[in-house]
This record gives sequence, structure tokens and C-alpha cells, in this order.
Amino acid sequence: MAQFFRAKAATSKGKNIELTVESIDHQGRGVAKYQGKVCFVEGALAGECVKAQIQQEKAKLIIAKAVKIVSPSEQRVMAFCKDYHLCGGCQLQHLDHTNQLTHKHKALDALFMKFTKVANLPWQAAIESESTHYRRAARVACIFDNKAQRLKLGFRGAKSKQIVEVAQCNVLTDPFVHCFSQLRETLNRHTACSSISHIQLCDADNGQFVLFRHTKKIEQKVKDELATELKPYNLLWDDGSGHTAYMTLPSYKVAQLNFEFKLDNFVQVNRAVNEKMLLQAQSWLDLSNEDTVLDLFCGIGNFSLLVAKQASEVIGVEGSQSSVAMAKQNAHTNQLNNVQFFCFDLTQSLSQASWFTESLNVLLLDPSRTGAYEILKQLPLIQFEKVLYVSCDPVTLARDCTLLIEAGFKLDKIGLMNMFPHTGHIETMALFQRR
Ligand SMILES: C[S@@+](CC[C@H](N)C(=O)[O-])C[C@H]1O[C@@H](n2cnc3c(N)ncnc32)[C@H](O)[C@@H]1O
Repeated sequence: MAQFFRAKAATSKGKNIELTVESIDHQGRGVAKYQGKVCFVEGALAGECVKAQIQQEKAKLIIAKAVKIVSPSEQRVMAFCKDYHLCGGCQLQHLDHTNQLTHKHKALDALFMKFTKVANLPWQAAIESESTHYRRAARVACIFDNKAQRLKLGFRGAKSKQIVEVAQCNVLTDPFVHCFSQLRETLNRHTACSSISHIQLCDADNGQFVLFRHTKKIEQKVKDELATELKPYNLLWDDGSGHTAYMTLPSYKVAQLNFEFKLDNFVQVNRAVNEKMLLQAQSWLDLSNEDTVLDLFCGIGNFSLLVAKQASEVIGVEGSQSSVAMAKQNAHTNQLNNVQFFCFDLTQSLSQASWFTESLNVLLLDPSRTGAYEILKQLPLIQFEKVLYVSCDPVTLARDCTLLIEAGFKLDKIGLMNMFPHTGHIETMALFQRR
């Protein structure tokens, strides 16, 4: 076959350009134009003039990072974390807290307009918590640095595998704000800890849990020494075999219900927002003992158990076997007999779903970021009177809502839940009623 010479495209990566930022997108990035291309600028705010460094250039768009703010916006504030510009955890610390919510509203307005053509959304008051010390669970990355002969631990840098060795993190709840130096020093006293690949922190209602994921065997003697050195944390070990021995399960309480979980289950990380979110769901749904609720992506039963207190029957569906087991256990210990849980991959065909019945009349769904398009496309939506969509991704929410609107539902209420202040995450609750 003939071989043609193809010159390499000139790369603009690393080039500094000057931009005037027009708006910010749903991920909190500045949006500007450069030589006819749309340019997304990390760390830049609407109205600012910035010097930015190109990270990536494609046919129609450029990804860049602000390196100098030439004329700052009035909404710009000093980040409260000294590692903010390196750490990938927060993206909006440079935007003042009240304007973060305004930005998230505008982003959703724009996405709903784009996908559903619905304007003037029926906004309700946002659910909020303290803007710092709100995060009860986090994952800490670890790597053994061969050159320095020590275990490094911290958070991954923005879009990078590098570990930023933070000294403290003020979005974590109090017990874990300063845990990093203690963990670093203690683990580095034990050579056996060099194979720890990550650590999960969880500030549950019944204590603080720290799970170490490791790839090589760690002797019980070392684990016992660490348990003493890292008191009062409850230490847990995961060697990748899928079996972690729990003396006590972590748990949280909402409205007199007790939820136990394991650290591989999904739990909402902002305790205050979770509680308000559940109570808002209960109030918006306004269920009676004639309602039969389908709770899709139900996790450990966070919503299912609360709605089971009012509805006649609840069916919870979830893909993680371990979460389903916890959901069943939680229903049992909270003495709720009108709720059943099923393990099912909701991207699969509904014809395989033994849990589906025609008597279901209320739909609640809380999918992960990929949304719920596959299952919404298959469900006979006509049988539902109300749909409550809890979302952690505004793009998939707006996309999926087109299916609900096409099926004859009207958006009745929508509200932000500021689950992750200072980050680009946008969490939303939307209630649809049959027209
Ligand atoms: C955002 S969490 C919500 C969990 C629960 N509603 C809560 O409030 O804690 C999304 C849940 O969907 C589950 N999930 C993700 N993809 C799924 C799929 N394809 N099929 C079934 N469940 C899935 C995850 O395991 C997770 O528990």
C-alpha cells in the first residue's frame, strides 16, 4: 500500500493567549472566543480579561488554564485553601460563595433551554449547608515514592495523576481536617504500609472509619499497632479480595431511621444536605397510603425507607449487590415491611426486570452522572402520576427530562441542592407532574 507523508499538526499546547471571558459553563470554566474557536478557561470568571495557557486544541475548541488575571471580576475572592490551584478537589473557590449558586442556576437554565426548550423554570429555594466542613467521606490517594522511599498521600491534582500532599482540607468534616500529617507520619513508620494504594475516610454518626486498600499482605501485628497509633479511628482493611471485616458498620440517622452501610456503598457525602434533601423529597412527593413507589438507583435505601413510611409499597432497584444487601438489612432493622429491593443493571432491557409491575404510580430516580436515559426510554411512563428526578449531572438531567416532557409531564418544581460547595458539581431535584 502506498505510504503518504503527513506533516504533524503544529501544536499550540503551552502557548499563552489573552482572552476576554464572556460567561462560565456548567463545569465552572470561563468561556471565551479565540480565533473563531470556543475556548474553555479553567480558573476564569465571566467579564474577566485573563492570560491563559493552552492545554489542548481541537478543530473547534480550545481548553486553557488562566495563568494571570489581568482584570479581575468583582465576584473573584481569594481561595481559602493554599493548595487550591494544584488540588483537583475544588473548582470554584475563586468565585464568592453566593455567586456559586447563581452560576449553578444560570447553567441549569441554559441547559434546560437547550435540551427541553423550557424557559422560566419553577425554581424553589436551594438546599444548603455550611460551605466548609461539610464533607463526611473522601478518598485519599497514596503512592510509594521509590526515590524518596516514603508513602505519599493526598488528593489527585486537577486532571492529573499527581498526588498533591495537602496538609489540611477544610471541606472535610472536623475529625478529618488535619488527618493528613498524622496518617503520613504513622504509615511511614511501617514499611509494610508501602503497598497502600488509597484510603477512604468516613465520618459516620457512630464514629470515624478509615479504610486502607492495600495490594500486599500486612501482618495482624502491624494492623494492631496502627489501630493503637491512629486511635480513635476505626481501622478497616481491604486487600482487594472483596472482604473487609467490620466490627461495627458505619451508620447515619435521618428522621428516626438508621442507615448502616459499608465503605464500598454509595452514600451522600454532605450529611446536612442529605437530610434536607430527603425531607424535601417527602414534602414534594406528598405521598398517601395508596401510592406505590418505584425508587430507581436506590443505593442502601436512602430515599426508599423514608418514602416507605408514607406509601403503600416501595420497590427499590440498584445495581450494586452489596448496596442491595444493606438496603434489605436497613429495611429490616427499621421495621419497614412494605419495601422490597432488587439488584438490576438499569442499562439493561426492562423485559428482564422481575420487579416491574403495572401498579407502580410514582417514580423516584437518583442516577449517577450518566443519567437514566436507557431506563426512562423503556419504562411505560404513562402509568406514573409523578416523577421525582434527583440528579448529580445537569447535562444528563436536562437530556433525560426531554423524555418526561414528551411523555406528557410538566416540570412542577426544581431546586438546587448545594451538596458540594466550592466545586463545579451541580445537584438538582426536579418534580414532574402529569399534565
Ligand atoms: C447517586 S447514587 C444514589 C443512591 C441513593 N439513591 C442515595 O441517595 O444514596 C446512584 C446509585 O446508582 C447505582 N447505579 C449506577 N449505575 C447503575 C446501573 N446501571 N444500574 C443500577 N444501579 C446503578 C449506584 O450503585 C449508586 O448506588
